[in-house]
Amino acid sequence: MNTLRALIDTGVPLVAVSFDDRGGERAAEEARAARVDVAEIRVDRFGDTGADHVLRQVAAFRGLPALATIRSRAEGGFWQGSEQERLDLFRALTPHVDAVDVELSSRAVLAEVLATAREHDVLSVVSFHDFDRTPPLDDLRATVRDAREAGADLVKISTMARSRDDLKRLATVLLEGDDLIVIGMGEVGTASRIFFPALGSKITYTFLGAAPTSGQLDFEETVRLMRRFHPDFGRREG
Ligand SMILES: O=C1C[C@@](O)(C(=O)O)C[C@@H](O)[C@@H]1O
Repeated sequence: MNTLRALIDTGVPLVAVSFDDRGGERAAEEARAARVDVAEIRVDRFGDTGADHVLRQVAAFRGLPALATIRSRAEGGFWQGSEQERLDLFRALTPHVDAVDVELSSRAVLAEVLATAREHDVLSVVSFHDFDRTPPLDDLRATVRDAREAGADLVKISTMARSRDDLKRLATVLLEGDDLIVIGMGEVGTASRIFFPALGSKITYTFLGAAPTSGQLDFEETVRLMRRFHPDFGRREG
């Protein structure tokens, strides 16, 4: 059984930490010592995206559930190669991770990435990001529907929250569905990183050391607040 799927099925929200390839074995060791729930491997942030190098980095995180992300530039990532190269990398990586994250907008590769994930019992996260704004509710609903129709195990919505109304729209989509990860980015969105898990959002993203993306709290503070506000999370930690 896929480790990450089993963890998600417990219903307790998980804390993910994102990594590039700068820390190598040392970062992986730190992640294991800190007992992070999920290591998000941001392959698009790697200095070297050759398959051998990428697989070595993934192997360093053995023992931790790994989520591989190769974020497109269209959705705020740093991937420089072609879509065919991205697909080839997803195919090489998928057998070695617990989950993959691919954008709904990556239509040229989406179906193949999801088929490869299914073939290897790997969880699929189909994501949508908007770094400028939070779209209207009906657009968010359509995104969730389209991602489900594409075959997502989990649908992730991460948008810039600039007002209470933005947060309310994000909370509304979250309450309407299951198997969602919903994040409000930016200063106004920070509260969502702790409180949306209470409404069912499956994973919250954080960082160890490296600079955060918009509005993230660091790992230690996230864990402290998760223990404070999510009794199950605290109990699971022993
Ligand atoms: O999409 C997400 C969410 C995120 O952008 C955040 O704001 O927490 C961090 C990314 O690493 C991850 O892939």
